[in-house]
Amino acid sequence: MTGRSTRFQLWRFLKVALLSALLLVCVLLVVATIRTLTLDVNEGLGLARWEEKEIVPFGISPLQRQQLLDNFKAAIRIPTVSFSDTELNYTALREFRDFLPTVFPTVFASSLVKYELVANYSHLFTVPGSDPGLQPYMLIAHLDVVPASEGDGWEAPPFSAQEMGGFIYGRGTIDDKHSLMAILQALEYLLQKGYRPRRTLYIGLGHDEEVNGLQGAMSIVRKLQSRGVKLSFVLDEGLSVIDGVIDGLTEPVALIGIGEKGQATVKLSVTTSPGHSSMPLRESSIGILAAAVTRLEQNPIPSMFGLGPELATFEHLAHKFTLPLKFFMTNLWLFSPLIGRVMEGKPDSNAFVRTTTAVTMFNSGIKINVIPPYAEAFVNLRIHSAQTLQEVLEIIRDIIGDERVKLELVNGFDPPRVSSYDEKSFGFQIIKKTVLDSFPQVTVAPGICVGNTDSRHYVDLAKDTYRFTPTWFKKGDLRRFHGVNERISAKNYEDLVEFYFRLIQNCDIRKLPEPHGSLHDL
Ligand SMILES: CCCCCCCC/C=C\CCCCCCCC(=O)NCC(=O)O
Ligand SMILES: [Zn+2]
Ligand SMILES: [Zn+2]
Repeated sequence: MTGRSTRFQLWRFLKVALLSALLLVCVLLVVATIRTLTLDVNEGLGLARWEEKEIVPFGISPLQRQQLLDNFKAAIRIPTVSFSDTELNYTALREFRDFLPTVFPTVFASSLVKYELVANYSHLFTVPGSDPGLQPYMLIAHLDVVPASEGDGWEAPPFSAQEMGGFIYGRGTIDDKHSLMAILQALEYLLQKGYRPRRTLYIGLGHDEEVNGLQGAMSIVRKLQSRGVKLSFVLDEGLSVIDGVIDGLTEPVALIGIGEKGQATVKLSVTTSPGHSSMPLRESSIGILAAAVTRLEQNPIPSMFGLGPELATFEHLAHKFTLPLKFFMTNLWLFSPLIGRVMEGKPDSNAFVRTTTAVTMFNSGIKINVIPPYAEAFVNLRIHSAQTLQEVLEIIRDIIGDERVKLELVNGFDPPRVSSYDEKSFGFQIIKKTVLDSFPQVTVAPGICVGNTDSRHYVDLAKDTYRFTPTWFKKGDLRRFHGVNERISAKNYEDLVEFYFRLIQNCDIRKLPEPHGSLHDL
């Protein structure tokens, strides 16, 4: 073959390859554009025919409205702080125990409600349904809070429940006394109005969630297990309504947590020989450990975006994004690597993409002129749903890559099982319906809770566990979680009471409507 004909063949091959690539890009773009115009996974049960059921209207008087807020503020003023699993404010926990019957007299006096004190400070309520054939469900919340001190920059003292500009300020207003008080307030009103549930309802209020729920939630779970209770679903705190928080989403969305991340706390330590600071070795325990910690910070655990349920969040929200984001979000099959990279850019969204690594404590040194014989650091990791605790431990061992650094697992657990969110999923659809009954303007989507909740202790007791309160967050509000100026608007708290008032009634629907078929996929 001559050089000229080889060049000709090569040129022909390049032309065919180029044209094929161009054709492929055109086809991908056409498919992507059609999907952008048609995909809406949120249709479906909204269009279906729900079982006819009489609903007791919420209707409360101005006096009751005032009382509901007063009850909530009184709860915030009791400083039920958990400092560590051995250091809880027991005086406040006792005060809270005595306080509940004073504000919910009907709940505590009702012959319908069985009340039990669990592990001294946690509370379990059983409201038997009139139809024992319906599988029970459970609402849970916690009454302990993380520490707060006014000196950190609070605009009002953290245990004052001061109302300013329509907001009630205080530790526990969004985590988690709002849902605890709203659940009981809703039950109080329903009982006052003579409502008797069809489906058995359990309410569990833990006293040590902020330090892992080992006494409160776990004791409640053991009690129910010993009675052979099997739940349809559990609803706990977790995700919420976010409005203007995600770039490109102009409408509010309600994210219902279908799972949560796993967690590991790892202690790193380095031991060297002590000595006089005038004759130092080339490396100290502090230096070795600091280098290890720096390596962990500079080498984040690889992104797992698209391998866990976070993909479902965007599939449900895609059609609500403004262009051009809508185009990318509707076509995650093509653009998920790109979206993943963008999400890594901000701490709030990075938490959804990967197992996060936070160095939270570092201790070393004895005296200014003594070579430190020992240095230790604690690393708190929140594990992505598609990874396991064991995998994460191996990854960080590799990243540190220094045998002088000892790794010890202080505690940890795998990400709990992800709950169902399809059209046959009773809990998810009832929560979704109640959200839409209460806030018709929101879009509902499943999501992963980046923090941990008591609900993970319930996974063997319940078919599904969900994490959601209808707390309304605007841009910047997420920082108030465990942060300064935690607050909720008085209106939002009233909405919460009404939400649980509706939810308890919606749970009495016997069965879901037939699926309508929501996925208009191509
Ligand atoms: C795709 C980006 C979306 C960002 C939207 C995030 C919406 C998040 C709403 C609430 C998140 C906060 C969850 C916190 C639950 C806290 C429970 C807790 O404190 N547990 C203790 C612990 O985890 O240590
Ligand atoms: Zn909480
Ligand atoms: Zn918390």
